[in-house]
Amino acid sequence: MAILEMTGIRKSFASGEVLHGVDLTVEHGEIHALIGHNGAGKSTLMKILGGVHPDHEGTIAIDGEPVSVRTPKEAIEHGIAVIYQDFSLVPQLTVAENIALGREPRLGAAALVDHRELAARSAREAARVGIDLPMDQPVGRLGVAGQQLTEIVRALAQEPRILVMDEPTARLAPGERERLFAIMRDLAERGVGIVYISHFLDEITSVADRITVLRDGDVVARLEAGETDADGLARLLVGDDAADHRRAAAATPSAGGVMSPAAPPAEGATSPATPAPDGVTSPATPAPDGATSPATPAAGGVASRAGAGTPGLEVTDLVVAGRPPVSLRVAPGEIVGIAGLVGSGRSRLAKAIVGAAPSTGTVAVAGRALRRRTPARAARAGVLLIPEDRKTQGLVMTGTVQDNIELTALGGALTRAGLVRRAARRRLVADAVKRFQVRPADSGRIVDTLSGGNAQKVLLARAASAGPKVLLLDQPTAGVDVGAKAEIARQIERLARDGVAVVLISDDLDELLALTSRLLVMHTGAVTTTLNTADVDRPGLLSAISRVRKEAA
Ligand SMILES: Nc1ncnc2c1ncn2[C@@H]1O[C@H](COP(=O)(O)OP(=O)(O)OP(=O)(O)O)[C@@H](O)[C@H]1O
Repeated sequence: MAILEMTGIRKSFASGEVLHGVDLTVEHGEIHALIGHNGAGKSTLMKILGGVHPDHEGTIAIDGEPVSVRTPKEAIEHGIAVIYQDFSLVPQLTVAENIALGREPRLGAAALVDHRELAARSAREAARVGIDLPMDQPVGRLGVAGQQLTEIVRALAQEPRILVMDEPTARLAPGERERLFAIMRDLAERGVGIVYISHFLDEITSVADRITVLRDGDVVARLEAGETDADGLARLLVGDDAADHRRAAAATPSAGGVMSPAAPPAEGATSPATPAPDGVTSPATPAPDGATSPATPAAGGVASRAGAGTPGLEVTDLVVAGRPPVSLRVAPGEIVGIAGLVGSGRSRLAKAIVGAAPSTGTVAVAGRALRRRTPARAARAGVLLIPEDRKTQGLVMTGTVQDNIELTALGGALTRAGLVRRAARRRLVADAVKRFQVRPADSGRIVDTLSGGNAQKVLLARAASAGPKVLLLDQPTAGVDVGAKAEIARQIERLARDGVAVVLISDDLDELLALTSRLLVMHTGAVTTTLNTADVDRPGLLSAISRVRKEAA
């Protein structure tokens, strides 16, 4: 008998019906992937299971028994734990207290809640599943990945029978993802039914037992994981187009030639790279391994060309949080990637460049130094950061799509007197919505009612429309579906072709290899390796990232 049966689920918002009678069955001990494009209805279906949307039609049965799940409390009582895409943590409370929050109702019988005991139990819980977290730190001080891991431990601490994970890996680095899969397999072996939502189709085919595919609120396929591969899934998701994009992206040589006329392929791109003893290939570029080594352009190929003119972005001796100084030059039209583990300081470096985190050192844009750096001044100088955490740092969630895009995009839509041209403004927003495939393509939609992936696209559309000189992108495709991901990659290339200097922080190694000309690898706030992308492959990059981990151990 199935552990979970959702039958005939329908749900409407003011804008109309978004689930049109969905059935979902999960067996005991099964990892069941739920996939679909951005806005297909995955999160809404899981919020119904978590008791967040009581006003739905259809039934939910656990072990064959119909149950009422009309509040989050009822969901917990039935043994359902949901890890939502957008976190539900209390930033001021410590990691341990946040983990304990989920368990407090169970301890209600005790007259007093012993917080020290709760904290100790949280630490034991995290240790049991092998997740390392700073238990005493306020959760608000953790990066997005740390918060994601806290959510995961909190859900596991409830010892659920049914565990839902809505894009748990979108914000995790490769090592953490593997750890999470091991936890999921272990739980499944113990009979827990797991619903797993992800846009990483390769992950789905390796980790899931069965797959349900949603498209625009309808189930369009149910299959065993072995029945198809990632390309087959992409076709099911959004039709053949997306699969074609994906194949095109995969076929793109990672030789730096994809990016821009300003930085054509490295001369050495086709010559066989000599693998260094640890698997990192860097013949043309002896990777400066000292923690303090500046990440200036490496010799040869793309890098030397990039080093020729005035750099779009020049960061000199930037010291962030007492770590070794970082220096970096990015030419107009160049895309430089930053790889590293969670907590390696990538996001902080990007924030420091625009003045959103304290630092010393200098930042120059197109040859002009940015004085007294603040995000607003940086934006005026043409440096935009798209942060990792779209909800708290990027978007005005209560504003419309149009409001958000206009926040920085108005430059091109002003009359000489500085007045906003109505028609130009509408065109600019409509164009951005179309280019980035925001669904629904309605610029009057309040951003808070968009699905997560679509909110991410609004953020990118906004930055692209602002005509930046330098764009710092922190995990730009996290949570974005496969079709839109390929489109975003194309837009990044297009921006580079238009002369924007781009810094791309990503956990997606394929994305880094396909789009960048150079790669910096960071560890605990320092740049430890610089590579010409042309000289490195996926295993090589992975090893460069994990090598620093071993060195640190
Ligand atoms: N609170 C809300 N008010 C109005 N519409 C909503 C609300 N929440 C979701 N929707 C709409 O419901 C549809 C399904 O959204 P949902 O978040 O379930 O998609 P999803 O498949 O999880 O997408 P993603 O992969 O981007 O997270 C979308 O059209 C979305 O705009």
